[in-house]
Amino acid sequence: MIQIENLTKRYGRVAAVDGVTFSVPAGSVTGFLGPNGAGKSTVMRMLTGLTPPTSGRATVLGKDYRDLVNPGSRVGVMLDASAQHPGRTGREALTLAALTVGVPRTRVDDVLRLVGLTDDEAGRRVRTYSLGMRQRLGLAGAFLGEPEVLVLDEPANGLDPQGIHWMRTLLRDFADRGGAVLLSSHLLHEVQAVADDIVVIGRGRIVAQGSMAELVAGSGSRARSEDDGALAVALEAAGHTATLTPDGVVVDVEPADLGRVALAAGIVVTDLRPHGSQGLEELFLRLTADDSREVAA
Ligand SMILES: Nc1ncnc2c1ncn2[C@@H]1O[C@H](COP(=O)(O)OP(=O)(O)OP(=O)(O)O)[C@@H](O)[C@H]1O
Repeated sequence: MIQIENLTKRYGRVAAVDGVTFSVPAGSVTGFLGPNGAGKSTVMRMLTGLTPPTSGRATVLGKDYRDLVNPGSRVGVMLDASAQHPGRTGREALTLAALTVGVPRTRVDDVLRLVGLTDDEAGRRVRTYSLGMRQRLGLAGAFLGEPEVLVLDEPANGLDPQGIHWMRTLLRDFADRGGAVLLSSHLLHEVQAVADDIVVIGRGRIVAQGSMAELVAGSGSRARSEDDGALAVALEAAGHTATLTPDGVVVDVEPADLGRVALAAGIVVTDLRPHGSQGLEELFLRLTADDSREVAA
């Protein structure tokens, strides 16, 4: 659904984006991560035809974004939520967009409901909106044309915790129905919760890409149970190396395998989780350590 091939953007002598290649297939959410200034927005701007690449190509649904017929009905884009006209009401902004994209006006009410903006809020001028309300309006605009692809730059920025949870469900549901989502975010826990794949860039170059499961996978599990001693014995008897710790039994197999052994032994497990897995945050900090502004500090 999205193909980025050897994409490069130079500003003078600086390569803001340098030979970036990745794709986003149907039915998946790809988290696009990188420190400030890494080049995420520049890639998204090139993908949506707002900035011409110096070299390489970015296509959506097999075409350059600019060559799509009525792109608003196929690709939902939110790059800068503050880019709305401040003097218009939220409803006016969406109604104009509905006319441009060619969807019925009733769609405006549908998307307002979808993003949780009330009638009263929709009737207010955008200049009076909070950051989170602008973000919701931007998302409403992205969903307006019932697109197949979503390109969202920092969509969770400014959303309250309920809003973040809601957005995660919305994007997951969109992808599960066959859509493709490219999502940049600095909220790593959110990305970890929703993304199937991740692409990490630092100083314009890709430093890691792959499935979330592969990149943050763990090799073992930890469990607490009503009888940790008996659980350790059962795991050893099943041929695994189990260690009894104050935090439970640690073993070098996947949680599901540990659960099966406990089930077979009739031991009630009260807590079961991956052990030794690096979280996305740890991975991100390690991969982008050289690019971090905090290194000197
Ligand atoms: N129009 C421009 N002219 C010159 N340099 C630019 C321009 N647009 C972006 N850059 C530079 O390109 C680099 C990448 O910027 P970009 O906005 O893509 O980063 P980002 O990963 O989206 O960062 P953030 O997380 O802070 O949003 C930065 O060094 C930025 O200063």
